[in-house]
Amino acid sequence: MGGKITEIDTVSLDEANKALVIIDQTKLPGQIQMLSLTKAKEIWDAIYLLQVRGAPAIGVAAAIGMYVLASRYEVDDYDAFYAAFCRDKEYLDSSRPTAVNLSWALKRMEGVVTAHANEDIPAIVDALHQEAMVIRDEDIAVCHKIGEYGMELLKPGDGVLTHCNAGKLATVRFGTATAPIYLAEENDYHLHVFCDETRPLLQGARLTAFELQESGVDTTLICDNMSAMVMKNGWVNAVFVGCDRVAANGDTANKIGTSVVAAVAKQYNVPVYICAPTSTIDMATATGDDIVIEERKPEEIAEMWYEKRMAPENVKIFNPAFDVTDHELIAGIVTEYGVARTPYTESLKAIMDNKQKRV
Ligand SMILES: CSC[C@@H](O)[C@@H](O)C(=O)COP(=O)(O)O
Repeated sequence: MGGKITEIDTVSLDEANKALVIIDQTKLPGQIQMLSLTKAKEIWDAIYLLQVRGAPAIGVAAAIGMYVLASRYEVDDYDAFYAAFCRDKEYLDSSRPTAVNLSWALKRMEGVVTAHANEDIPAIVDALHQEAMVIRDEDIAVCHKIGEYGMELLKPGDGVLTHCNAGKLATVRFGTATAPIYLAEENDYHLHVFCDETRPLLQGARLTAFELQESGVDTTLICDNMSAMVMKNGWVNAVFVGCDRVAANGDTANKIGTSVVAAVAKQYNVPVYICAPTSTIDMATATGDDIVIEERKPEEIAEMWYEKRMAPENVKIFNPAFDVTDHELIAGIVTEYGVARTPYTESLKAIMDNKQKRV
């Protein structure tokens, strides 16, 4: 399939065929290929293999995926429906541990099933369809709001550095860390964005540089070990990154290497902003020490990108997919309800309490 990535939703529902549709992100930037998924194993694999990735996109994919699966259950009674639902929910939840949006979306979908327990199966399936679409639409609206609050932290002509991909490919449409950039560009800010390539899976090079360049943003790709140099040169006014889970004290898990960027940014007095939909804030996790960090296959480091192995056979390899940035290194957490500032224990609680009141 051709076309522009910025014109296609990263995650969507094919209503006619009741299928979860995603852009296969492992094929980017070379090929824009859509996948149509209807089976639990296909959806699990798509999340695990990063065909769909980025915390918010994973959440939306899981919500639509659960509707797609539930619409195919061949059962007549509620107990059998609920048992099948719980089995698939647990299965999808096991695909990736760090991004809280996965379990958040799955819990929301389960809440719909239990709330409609007295209704017939088609009515429950309808309610699941509705909730999945609400979760998708919320993602679009929330990212736009993050863009509005984030843009206020930028000035025309600023240099911005980002790590991994918290762009439109990590959400349905605008991205989190890229939403302020896209909005600023609409307002003629003429920013300059540095994208860390983001080893080992190169989300910064393959995805962020691709989508920003396609959108006409002035973009420069750098290797991960170059961020200190561009900051020391004074080319970066702010770091904007996404997140996979924010603990109650503001400690933030994001793609491996984010904490290195934050430590370097402190050295050069560059503010680090975490763009976080409230669906990524986990008040049940007290600090970053309590966040489970996904460890992935050694082959991603040793074998993924060249025909031949890039490391000695049998060398020990450590491949954590995320790291935790200490809240002390974070200048602000940009949510759809405004920017939380230190002390985060108080500001995040106020934002989450306020959200609860609005529901
Ligand atoms: C808005 S997406 C935020 C994060 O999910 C993103 O920065 C990131 O770390 C993604 O990691 P990935 O392993 O590619 O899913």
